[in-house]
Amino acid sequence: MEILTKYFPDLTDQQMDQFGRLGALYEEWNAQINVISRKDIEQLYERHVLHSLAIAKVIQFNPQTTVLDVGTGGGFPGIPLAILFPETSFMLIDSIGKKIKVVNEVASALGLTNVTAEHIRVEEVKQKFDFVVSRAVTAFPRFVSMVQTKVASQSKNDLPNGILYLKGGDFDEEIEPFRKQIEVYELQSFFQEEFFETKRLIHMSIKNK
Ligand SMILES: C[S@@+](CC[C@H](N)C(=O)[O-])C[C@H]1O[C@@H](n2cnc3c(N)ncnc32)[C@H](O)[C@@H]1O
Repeated sequence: MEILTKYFPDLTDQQMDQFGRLGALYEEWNAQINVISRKDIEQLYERHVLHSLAIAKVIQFNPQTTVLDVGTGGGFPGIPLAILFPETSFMLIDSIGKKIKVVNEVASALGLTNVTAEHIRVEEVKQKFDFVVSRAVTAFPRFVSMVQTKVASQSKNDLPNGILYLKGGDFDEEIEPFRKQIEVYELQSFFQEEFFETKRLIHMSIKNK
């Protein structure tokens, strides 16, 4: 937990309580339905929770903003963001039903009223959202083609509506065709831990009619 308060010192008591309970909840659910690797569960707060919250270092979602988390797995980045932004609505989806079961159990145990989770492929989603967030689902060009029609036109935030994609490794070639439409943030400029040295966040603005 100290790793969170180090970078997010203004958490409310409710947020402290909710973040504090995440560790035990994921241990409990991961023992039944494996959604996080053993190695990673030991470093849940750094590698999953703080990594998800990198998005909050580039945008503070305004109330009533709508966010779709595509391929959320066990709930990342959606669950930590929903705790941090209780007035923003999050829809978390995954094509694997057992992962959505874990997300629903965790969200309900935490009393998160701003989260809905659905077992659905993104290609089948009909609604539009201000932002589509995601981590580690597929190559960036494929991701863009999967989600670009899901972005709503009217912007309610300082950053234009679009995609916020968390990605690690070398993906310079993948993003080359999008250079003019994207901003790439190095997570090591927000967080000092070694884990973040190779991690980046891509914001791509999308203007749908
Ligand atoms: C590597 S996991 C990442 C999970 C989570 N975002 C995280 O970072 O911990 C990728 C997830 O994307 C889901 N996924 C892949 N293609 C999808 C699609 N078309 N629609 C919805 N979910 C999808 C998979 O089922 C899987 O749970």
